[in-house]
Amino acid sequence: MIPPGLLPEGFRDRLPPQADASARLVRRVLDTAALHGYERVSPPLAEFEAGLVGRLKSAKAQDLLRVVDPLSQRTLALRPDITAQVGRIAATRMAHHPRPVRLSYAGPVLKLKASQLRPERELMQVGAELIGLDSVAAASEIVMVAIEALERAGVAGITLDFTLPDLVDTLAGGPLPMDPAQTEAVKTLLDAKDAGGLAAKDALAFLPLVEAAGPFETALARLRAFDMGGALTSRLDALEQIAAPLKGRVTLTLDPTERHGFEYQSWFGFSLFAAGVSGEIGRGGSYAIAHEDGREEPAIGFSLYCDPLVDAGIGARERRRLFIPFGTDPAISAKIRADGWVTVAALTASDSAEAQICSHVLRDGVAVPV
Ligand SMILES: N[C@@H](Cc1c[nH]c[nH+]1)C(=O)O
Repeated sequence: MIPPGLLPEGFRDRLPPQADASARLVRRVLDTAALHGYERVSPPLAEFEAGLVGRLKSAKAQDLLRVVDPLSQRTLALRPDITAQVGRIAATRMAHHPRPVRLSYAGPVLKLKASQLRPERELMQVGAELIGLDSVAAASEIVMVAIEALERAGVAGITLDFTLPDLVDTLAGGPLPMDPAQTEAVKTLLDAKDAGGLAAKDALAFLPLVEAAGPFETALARLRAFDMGGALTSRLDALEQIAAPLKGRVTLTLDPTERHGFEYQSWFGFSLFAAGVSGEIGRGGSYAIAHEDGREEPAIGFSLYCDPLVDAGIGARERRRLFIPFGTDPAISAKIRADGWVTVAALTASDSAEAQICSHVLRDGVAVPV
């Protein structure tokens, strides 16, 4: 028998004050995106599996949590990522909308498996997508909105790690030709930063990519030196332009072969980290949305994950609660709430400020610290 109160592995309750902290973080991110013209969409928690897979070009069939819907007799999947749903909306109901379209979203997403770094399978995701463009200007805006949103949410010590998700494919299709099987093998070895493996696979030409990872300026210089045929020049120029306005504001790094978590992103990708917070707090990049007629539309966006931030104590607010003694005239507490106080009314004579975790008590019409 399952013990009462036990939740499935990877699921948890958020209690006060963390549930509020999470909501506050979501609100700040959405408000920041709104200031830049991003309007909210709210897709459902589950949809037809086929609709979730394959909307984003080159997205692999993800590990999805599935249920069979007794009504439609079809397999539904619980969304692992809202970006694909925003892509569906942009390609269908908002297909006629002039481009670029700016959309924001927030809600829980579910993963089939937890990662080693994050044991949770349900995460609060909040983000923004710009559909119709994946230019340097679009990338700069998306990166800026993500950073501004984190700053407004109270996140300090931000690190932005750039990556080039389709780097190996670009090189394999140009200066370092390889067949598809070897390309996949090299990607896996690069993911593991396995120099010995690269040597064994006769792919030592890719080793400089592993060594290039590090602080942005040095990494970029190393990549420019590596870029013999000029196959990467436009991408490296683009990274430099996107990074320029961020210097001094956030720590910039570049890991050209980082592909973990970048299943569908194309030429541009980035991960976000914050001082004192374990693991990634967000990710973003460029991608293509598949339309019904086979057309592919460029897009770019970011998603932030609130849970690691909440766990690190970000978004928490000082608990200021005013205890209203039993029998106080409700008009008095109404007035004091209008002044911005949180009031907690005693409903029995035996209730106390301590029991209600109040920071203040109302005495003779004034708030007195307990
Ligand atoms: N949704 C992606 C990040 C992303 C948003 N837009 C483009 N990429 C993720 O959570 O990994």
